[in-house]
Amino acid sequence: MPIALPRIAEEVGIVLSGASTSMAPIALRRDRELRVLEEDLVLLVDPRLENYYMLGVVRWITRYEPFLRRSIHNIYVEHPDALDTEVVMPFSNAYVEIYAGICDEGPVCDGRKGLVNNVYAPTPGSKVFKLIDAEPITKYLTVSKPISIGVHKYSKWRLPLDTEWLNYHVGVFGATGTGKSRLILRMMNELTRKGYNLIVFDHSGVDYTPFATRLGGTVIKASEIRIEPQIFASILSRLTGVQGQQRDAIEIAAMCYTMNVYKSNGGGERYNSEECREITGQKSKQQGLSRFARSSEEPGARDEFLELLKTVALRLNLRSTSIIKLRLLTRLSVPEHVFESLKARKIEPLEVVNTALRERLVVIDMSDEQDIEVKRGILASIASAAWELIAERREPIGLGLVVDEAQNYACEYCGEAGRALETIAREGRKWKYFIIVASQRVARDIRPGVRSNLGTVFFSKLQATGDLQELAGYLDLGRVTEASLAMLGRREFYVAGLMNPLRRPLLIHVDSVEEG
Ligand SMILES: Nc1ncnc2c1ncn2[C@@H]1O[C@H](COP(=O)(O)OP(=O)(O)OP(=O)(O)O)[C@@H](O)[C@H]1O
Repeated sequence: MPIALPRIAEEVGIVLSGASTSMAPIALRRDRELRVLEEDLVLLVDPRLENYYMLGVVRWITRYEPFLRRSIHNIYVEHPDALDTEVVMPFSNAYVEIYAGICDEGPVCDGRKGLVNNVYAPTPGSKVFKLIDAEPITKYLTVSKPISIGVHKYSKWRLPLDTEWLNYHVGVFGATGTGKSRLILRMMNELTRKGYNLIVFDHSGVDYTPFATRLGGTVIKASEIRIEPQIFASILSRLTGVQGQQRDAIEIAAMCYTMNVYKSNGGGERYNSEECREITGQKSKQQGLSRFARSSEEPGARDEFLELLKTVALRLNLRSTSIIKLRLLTRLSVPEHVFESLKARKIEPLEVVNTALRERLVVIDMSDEQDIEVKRGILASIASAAWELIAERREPIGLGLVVDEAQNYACEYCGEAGRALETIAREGRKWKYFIIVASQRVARDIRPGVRSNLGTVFFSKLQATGDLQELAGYLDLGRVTEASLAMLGRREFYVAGLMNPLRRPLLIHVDSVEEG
């Protein structure tokens, strides 16, 4: 049955000469030209293609006038009041970027129905209809487990997003205040309702934690989560910046120290290590290491570590002056609380993952964690615990890590966290293990291994020039330009990539997500 055009659209113009399968120049009707805006959704109806429509988006509206030409000076420039408005004959042309063909059981589609790649260039003279209510288009789409987070800005079409493609990861980019966090909150709500499990890393504790209860989520304080010993070791070597044997000493001491602290505060056998006993000696086992379990009121966790470091460094035959330097460096570059806080960490990363799988949503409040390296360590520990679970189960887990302020975690120099996110971005899809990252900038904030693996991107006004070109390197951004972005307001995002069934950027207005 043909689309009931008069009910859902209004005729606004015709296709001009020079149209191709992807782009059609159009002329707008004088009486409707002000009603047509860039980003409007339109249907092109070619009389030669029965029950076939071309769906597209209006771009580059240009106003013309035959007399007031750009290259010719005229007297009205000096005397604009003398210009008789009756004499002026403005008209408007535009382009329609054709996104898809809509088959409605017509002969050109062999009776099939649905959205197809458009292979026809519209015949000049074809009518152009602006969609006022694009909802009927939905029935031509094939979308599995659809979610929706907003409507097309002008036609109010509730664009269904295909969650099957979530496993190819999502990026949300926009300058500060554009509404990235609210967009993600809206998506979180939809995804958890569709059965996906999410762990959200709330960098500042204000963007997601206040909404967690409403979304049926559990909040866990980052300061209670254990950092994997090997990740803690990497944190210390990054903080001290040492290399070679000195780095070995720091890392061995850090791993053994962490394991002993965890063993004494309920971690159990998992943190028993023959190797640590060997390198630190029997004496340390009996006297030294047991001291690391002292209650958190007692000061001196760093001193305990420094003592252990000395023992390890001696075993590695470091010179006494090198050992002094190493200890001094550690004292000066690693704050006391980094060691002290280990004692309060009683929640295993695996427990966090299991809670998310059981309860759908866990928000990790990172605000009480002072050190960025430690925050990164927590993310990396949780990311690796999920891999452990995958290795054990050998089946998809349907888990997403949501990382806002991703410049702190997914950047080139973000250490273990950056590497962990990149591994998920590269290899997570077959295990339904995905990431949703948000940041103000693309190229500077997100390492290439992560950003080039984002299957779907929401983007608004961008902070850095060049980021649009960067995105265009991985995604089909059609003819969206920096000028298109400049017109966007708060809550307005283009959605491009795999989750968008049109696979071409469409401008959506994100649903309202209010506090309280
Ligand atoms: N979908 C929405 N519903 C209701 N209010 C919104 C929505 N999106 C944005 N806002 C308003 O805009 C403000 C900024 O939104 P948000 O914090 O999501 O922006 P952001 O892009 O994450 O900013 P930043 O990068 O600074 O964290 C919100 O405090 C809220 O008032």
